Amino acid sequence: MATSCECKIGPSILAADLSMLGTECQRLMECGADYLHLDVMDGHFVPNITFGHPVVKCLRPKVPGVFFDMHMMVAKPEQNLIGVLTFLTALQILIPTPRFRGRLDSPKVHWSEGSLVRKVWVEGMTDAGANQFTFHVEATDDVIGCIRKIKEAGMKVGLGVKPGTPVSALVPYIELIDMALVMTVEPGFGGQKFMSDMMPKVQYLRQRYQDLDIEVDGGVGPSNIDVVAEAGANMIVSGTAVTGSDEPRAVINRLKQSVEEALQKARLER
Ligand SMILES: O=C(CO)[C@H](O)[C@H](O)COP(=O)(O)O
Repeated sequence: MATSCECKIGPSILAADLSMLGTECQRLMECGADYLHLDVMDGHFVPNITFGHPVVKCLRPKVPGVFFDMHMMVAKPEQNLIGVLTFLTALQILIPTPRFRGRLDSPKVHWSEGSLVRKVWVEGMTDAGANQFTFHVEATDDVIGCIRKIKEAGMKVGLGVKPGTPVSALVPYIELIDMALVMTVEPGFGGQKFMSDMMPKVQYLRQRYQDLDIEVDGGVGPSNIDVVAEAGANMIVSGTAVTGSDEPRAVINRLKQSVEEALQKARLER
């Protein structure tokens, strides 16, 4: 399981007090987090809803410089309506009726440098200050188009698989992405039980892609971090175990220690 990757602990804010998201994120960073894993759910790809780019935009100045890994649990992450709106813009120029203007002035539509842009997932997140856009291979028929769009927007690309999806679904895209995400719960909710039978997916990836960032997400905490680390994951998402603890710093340290030891062992074996 040789690798030159670095250990990074990214608490999920899903189980935090979302009414105080800024303060919670600051607290997690002060406790030793390396990045923040922000769970975006749309009620379609998963049966739950959290928040979108307007919240991320407000959060950005509260934790400047912190790496935001946006876990986009959304259907059609590549979706935007710019093409449709360009057409509407042309029509609006031709037919500037008050009714038409009313539609174009709806809060869902933003005027930008004279052209209409409806900010949907990728554009919205990059504008909000996100650093990485992690989406699911199951969520789109156009994985490559989505990867291209994320890169053009200036963000890193993460690509994930749900528990029921074979890890081979990631293989055609590995050279195009920055991080592979292996879910160890069914996405949608925090506080679920860790699925240890997902570890062969992590081992498979690490054996073949030594320098790939591999993130594991779902039910991870001190009780199972050793198997996650030994399998070869170097980016660890942990929600309930960190935010629900009276000692979040100690939990983060414990996760870090396990992953760093496994990485060190792997480097010596290299
Ligand atoms: O993506 C997620 C759920 O879909 C969360 O990031 C994940 O579940 C982390 O929370 P916990 O550690 O409590 O399981």
